[in-house]
Amino acid sequence: MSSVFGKPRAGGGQQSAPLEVNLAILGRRGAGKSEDTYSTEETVDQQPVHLRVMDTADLDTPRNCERYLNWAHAFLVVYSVDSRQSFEGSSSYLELLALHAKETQRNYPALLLGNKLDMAQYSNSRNLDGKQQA
Ligand SMILES: Nc1nc2c(ncn2[C@@H]2O[C@H](COP(=O)(O)OP(=O)(O)OP(=O)(O)O)[C@@H](O)[C@H]2O)c(=O)[nH]1
Repeated sequence: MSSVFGKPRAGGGQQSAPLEVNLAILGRRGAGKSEDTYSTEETVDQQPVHLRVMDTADLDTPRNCERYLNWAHAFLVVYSVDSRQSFEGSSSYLELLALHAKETQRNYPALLLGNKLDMAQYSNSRNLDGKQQA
């Protein structure tokens, strides 16, 4: 038995069928989580991987989390670099993932990603709705 992202998969040695990897994208609304591709075939370390992506639709805080916590093998927490509100909102997702790891006794890969790099010059100055902060 070998494993990918901490969850066991059947078989070992040469793999012909792709690994199945589920990735949940978390973060406050407006961070830029949505992507056009939700399922893709990739090759990682000469191993075919079938990657499924779930774009979660929480508003400002984690909600109804069980559906993605139980589904995902890995997590991407996204914030928008031009919004302090968005960055600070990431902490509730990171805390949720830390709690999940503690409860399940597993360490799932989790990455904090700053999006909208093209907006970095406006850092700290906007709310997620695009309005200037006081
Ligand atoms: N400038 C800039 N805008 C971006 C970028 N990525 C996404 N956006 C814009 O940010 C806005 C929000 O993007 P979404 O992908 O809808 O954000 P979301 O986090 O999925 O938000 P919800 O769907 O409300 O959960 C949209 O207008 C996007 O076009 C980026 O890299 N740069």
